[in-house]
Amino acid sequence: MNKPADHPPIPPRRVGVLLINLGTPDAPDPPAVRRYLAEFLSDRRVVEIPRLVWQPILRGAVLTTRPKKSAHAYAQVWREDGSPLAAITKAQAKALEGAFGPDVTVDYAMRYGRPAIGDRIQALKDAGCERILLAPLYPQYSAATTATANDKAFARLATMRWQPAVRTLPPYHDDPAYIAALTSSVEESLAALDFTPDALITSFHGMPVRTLQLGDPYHCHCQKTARLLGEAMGREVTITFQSRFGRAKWLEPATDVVLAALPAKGVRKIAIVAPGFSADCLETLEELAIRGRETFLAAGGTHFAYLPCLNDSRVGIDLLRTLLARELEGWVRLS
Ligand SMILES: C=CC1=C(C)c2cc3[nH]c(cc4nc(cc5[nH]c(cc1n2)c(C)c5CCC(=O)O)C(CCC(=O)O)=C4C)c(C)c3C=C
Ligand SMILES: [Fe+2]
Ligand SMILES: [Fe+2]
Repeated sequence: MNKPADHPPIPPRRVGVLLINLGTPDAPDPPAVRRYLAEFLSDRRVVEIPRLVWQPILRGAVLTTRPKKSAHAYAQVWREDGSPLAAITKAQAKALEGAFGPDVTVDYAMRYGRPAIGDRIQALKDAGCERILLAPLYPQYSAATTATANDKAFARLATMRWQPAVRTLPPYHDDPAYIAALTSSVEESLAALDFTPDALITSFHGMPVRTLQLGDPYHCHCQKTARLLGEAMGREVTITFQSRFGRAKWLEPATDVVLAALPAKGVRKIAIVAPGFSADCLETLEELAIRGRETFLAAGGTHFAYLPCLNDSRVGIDLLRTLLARELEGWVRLS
């Protein structure tokens, strides 16, 4: 019998890592935003209202008014290289290329809009990837983000006779590596300010309260992230939820309501960070850094700082490398 050492080495199997984020319009104009919103808001994981009731509202009131308003907001944060969310996600994938050795390709896709998840899974398969790690970049799990990204990927896999093997990145809301990355990023941003904030606000994207009642862990995940960040920093952090959409009751306290109320309580200097977003986007750069600032200053606040997301910063990329390397165990040999 041959000793194991006599066997030829197992040929490396090509592995793909697909970073996935929410998606964004192709341009900051009303037609592009309308196409994007039509796809996004038709997702039944996002708007959980019966199709027959919701579609007429979406096609009527929502898609006739919101694209213009949202396009105006997008125009304020659009960069030379496109939408911040797309540009930063692309930069994250680029920064991770080669991080797991020569047999691992890192790519990115968007749940809505482009590059489409199905197209990039096909491209990875065509490039010879027999194993794919799907990585929805949401620290806190919700059906409206993590699950729908995975659904979309599995829908494409469902069309394949010869599927690649697939793993998915779990939520990492309480992962010590994530909390440490957030802590160091926030502390570094605070150290660069020319004032000392009276309060540190952590603003998470909101969700309808009903999703919490139905068992979505999102709210609990956000609470835990904020608590762990506060403990790691040894200071109080105030948790708020932003971006309310529609008529249903959303998670509270609402970020805009808190920002408007703080100065009357003597809190005139604040820093705000959005730990639930792995990349800066419309919701952080326009809603928090522009409109949030206006709300706070108009209410009597004197100092406002928006602290950036982890993005493709050194700390942000180190975090992604740590989280992804763990999931690649057994697929690639990482020393
Ligand atoms: C980070 C987690 C997110 C959760 C949870 C989430 C839930 C959620 N969002 C909407 C409606 C909208 N969200 C919009 C933009 C948007 N949302 C997220 C992330 C989460 N959403 C991101 C990263 C972005 C930014 C996209 C970008 O291009 O930069 C928008 C579009 C913008 C607008 O018109 O205001 C809508 C609409 C719902 C209904 C929902 C939960 C059910
Ligand atoms: Fe959203
Ligand atoms: Fe918003």
